[in-house]
Amino acid sequence: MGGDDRDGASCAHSRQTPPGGGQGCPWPYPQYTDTHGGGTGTAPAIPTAGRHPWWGDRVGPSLTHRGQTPPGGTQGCPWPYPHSAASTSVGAQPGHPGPDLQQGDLRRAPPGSAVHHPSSWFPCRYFRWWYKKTCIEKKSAFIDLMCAVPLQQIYGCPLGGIGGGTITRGWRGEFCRWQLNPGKYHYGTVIADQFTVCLRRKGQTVYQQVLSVEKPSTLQGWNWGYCGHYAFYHALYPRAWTVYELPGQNVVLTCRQVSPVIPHDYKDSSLPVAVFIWEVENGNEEPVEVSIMFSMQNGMGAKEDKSGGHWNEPFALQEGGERVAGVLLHHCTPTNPFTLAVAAREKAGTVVTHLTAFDPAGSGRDVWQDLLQDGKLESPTGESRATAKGEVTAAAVCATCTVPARGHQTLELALAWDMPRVHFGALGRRYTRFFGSDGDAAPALSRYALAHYEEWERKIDAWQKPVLENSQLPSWYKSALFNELYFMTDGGTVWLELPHDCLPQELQGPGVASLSHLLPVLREYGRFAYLEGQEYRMYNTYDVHFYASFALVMLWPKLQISLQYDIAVTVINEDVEPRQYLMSGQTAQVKLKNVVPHDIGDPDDEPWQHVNAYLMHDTANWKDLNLKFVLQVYRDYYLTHDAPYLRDMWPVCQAVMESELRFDTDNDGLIENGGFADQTYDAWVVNGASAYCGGLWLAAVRMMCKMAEVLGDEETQQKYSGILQKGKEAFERMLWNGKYYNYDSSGSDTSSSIMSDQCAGQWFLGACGLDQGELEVFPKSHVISALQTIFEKNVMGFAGGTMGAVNGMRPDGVPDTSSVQSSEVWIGVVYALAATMIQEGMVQEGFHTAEGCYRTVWEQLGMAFQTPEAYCEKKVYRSLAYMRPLSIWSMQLALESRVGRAPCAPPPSSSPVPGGTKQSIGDSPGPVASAGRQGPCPVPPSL
Ligand SMILES: C[C@H](CCC(=O)O)[C@H]1CC[C@H]2[C@@H]3[C@H](O)C[C@@H]4C[C@H](O[C@@H]5O[C@H](CO)[C@@H](O)[C@H](O)[C@H]5O)CC[C@]4(C)[C@H]3CC[C@]12C
Repeated sequence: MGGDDRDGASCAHSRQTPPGGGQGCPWPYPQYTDTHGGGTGTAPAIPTAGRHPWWGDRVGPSLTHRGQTPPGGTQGCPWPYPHSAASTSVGAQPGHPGPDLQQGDLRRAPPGSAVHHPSSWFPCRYFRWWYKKTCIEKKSAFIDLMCAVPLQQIYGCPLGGIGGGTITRGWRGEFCRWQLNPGKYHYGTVIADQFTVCLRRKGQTVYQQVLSVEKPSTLQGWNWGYCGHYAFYHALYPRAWTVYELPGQNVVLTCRQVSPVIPHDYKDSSLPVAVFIWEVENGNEEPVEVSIMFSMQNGMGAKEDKSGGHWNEPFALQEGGERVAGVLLHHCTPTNPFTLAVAAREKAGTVVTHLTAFDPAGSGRDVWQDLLQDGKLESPTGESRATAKGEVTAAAVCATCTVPARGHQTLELALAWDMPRVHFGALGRRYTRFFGSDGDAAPALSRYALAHYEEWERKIDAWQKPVLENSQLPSWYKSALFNELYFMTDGGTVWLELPHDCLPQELQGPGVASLSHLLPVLREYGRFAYLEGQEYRMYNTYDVHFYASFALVMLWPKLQISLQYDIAVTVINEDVEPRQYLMSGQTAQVKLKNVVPHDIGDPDDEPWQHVNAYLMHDTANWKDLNLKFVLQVYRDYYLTHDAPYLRDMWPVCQAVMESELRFDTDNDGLIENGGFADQTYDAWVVNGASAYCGGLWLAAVRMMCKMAEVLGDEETQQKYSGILQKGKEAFERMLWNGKYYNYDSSGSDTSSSIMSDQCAGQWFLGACGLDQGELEVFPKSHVISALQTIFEKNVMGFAGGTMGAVNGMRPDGVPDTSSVQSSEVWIGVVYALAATMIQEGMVQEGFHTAEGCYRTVWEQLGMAFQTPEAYCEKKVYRSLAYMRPLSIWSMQLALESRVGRAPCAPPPSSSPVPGGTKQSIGDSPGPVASAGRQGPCPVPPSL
């Protein structure tokens, strides 16, 4: 496998080659159906070069289409042009009718779902619950099956750091997905949020254009309808580039959008800011004066924008030799008020002007004329009046400079938002630790961002470069690896600061004293939560986080440790409130002691206080959650070497394993599933011993032995060694069929299905170096044979081998349709499977498997920056913008470990050393340096 693209339509391109190579529609949105951002009410108008009505250019020469010449693709182009960005022409046209996709798959009755099946009452129970929640309590449902988020194939890189809220821009530049209120999304393009360019020569305005292809019904005095074929978008999270040629002007603009998302950085990564660096290249023999105007509505386009009382004011801030100026937009809602700051850096040769307020619902003529007149804005002093009810307001900031003949200049603008407190808990956001929580931080945030973005970019470069420059890695993988990270910020993410005076009992609840480092960790690194998915509004859904956690532990390990402490607290606590579960109809308490919860709560409620927002099943009886805690504890320790963490987690691991032992009903050392969907595949019934949960169990037991050994707890080590021996034998006897592990041992019609996730336990063992020699839990030959079978059947035998691995396949090569989920492909599971293949030396197969998912989601379905949980072979997908695909980082870990493994000594043995001393807990348990983490990226062998 080489680093080249498989086809011309993929994402890699040289500086000189435009993405898509100029033929038809550039990658990656060739098949979209609805390209409109929503909120403006008009159909998308995507101009093509040939028929684009150039009504906008009042003063410039007529349009000459220069085809697909690389925008700004000149030598010496000052901005980094990523080789593996997700890229597209802003004017991309549908190549053919887009996929007629539908959300969910709920119309199909699962075979065998007889009237007597308890879950056949699910729709009634769900509807009753939904009605009460939404119509009586007037709240929103944590999963709204009545009202799915409509698919819009418009998204690009989100703005903002981790946990301070995000604003997603579309690939055509629109500001269109808003998550300022933590965990709650508002989808809608705000039409006033634009960049506008004004060019002046010899004191005359020669060109003024909104850099948007829209033609909205508001702000009609503005010059809309920029021809999208002159712009190219590239995204390589946390940065994105748009290159605009200005037709007839011989001027090229590149807007580089940078958000502070920096591995191992726990300060700047928390900032709710983004910087827009405008590189201007003047190809003319005479100087040109260039202005970039950044206009922004006060609000996010939601109904609150009209609630009245919002106001704007100009500001300037000078500090440390840096001066920034702009406008603050105070959004004064009763809950979660915030201030937006639109700002620009003032430096020698750059003039910053502003307009404090204008009506974004009007024609906008005044603003337009103001800029047109002299390329600057009027800059009135004083604050605006507060808006009346029903009124909206907006502001604009303009940066102007002169670019010499054949020269280059840079204009730097920023957007910051300051919502220090959130609607749950009494906690402030993480960034308030550095910028205060009085709600007046927006100027300082803007200044800081404009003063530090160069340093951020250096760090982002240093982190990404080893992967990007590894010629053995395919381009799609580079794009997938970094771009899937969008979910780290845009997963409804919240990162909170603990009050200084927080007492242990406030966090731990009654009777907990064992977590000695809980407070220090949470005080130092804060509290982190992200949603299961933008449509599945539960924080830190733990069975899914198991997959995604690789990204967190590799890039922000302290956040993973903090999250684990929060889970540990909930394990020890209980919530005795009874409630009815929607699938079974049975009533049980919300949270049992000594079990891992499904999630940490709903952002619309009191997360951390009220856990288990999920009320589909009583997850106290799920088989995977407890095991996933133990597996993550050791994996985290192996990767971070955090000994106090291991010590603190050890009693919690013991408690959850004790709980889990009740599921070994026949005392054969192996747990049994309960005949309902009692694990992450929550609509796929499993009965008796199973490959998935049984495999996770054995891996967790193995890790218990290892941890006991490291901690010198001989009694526990012996106990779990005994269980492991018995359990291994039972697992092989009950599930191994000579080629792979059967789905379950129930003997049902689908017991012999081939589950793509059957090696999940091995995946974690391999990631922690516990899969070798005498440490081996699953016989190597069996693991290889199972992976080969999955590759042959679930990958190559499904959709021609081009869509990843179907969750369940019958041995005769037909997908298992016994449940809705068995016939789905889960992208996050596929990346995990690919990582397992890589760990086992099946590198080609692993990359082929993962590539199918990437290309399906990012290229075929146009679901960039909203990777769903699942899709089916034809036309159906489920749960947009989902947590699990972050598991792609386990592929990276697998690659790094493969390289590390050969030359490196195996992790230090923890067997008693001569003289009787055990390995110290502080000893190095695993590899430290890695590209995903800190060191240089090693070249994976034999790709
Ligand atoms: C009740 C239906 C029929 C079941 C039967 O007769 O056996 C259920 C069939 C399909 C179900 C829905 C579907 O599976 C998607 C949703 C899953 C969601 O749970 C989260 O999703 C993850 C899996 O994708 C899981 O790992 C995570 O832990 C969960 O939080 C719950 C709602 C679903 C809409 C689900 C609802 C029941 C079915 C309609």
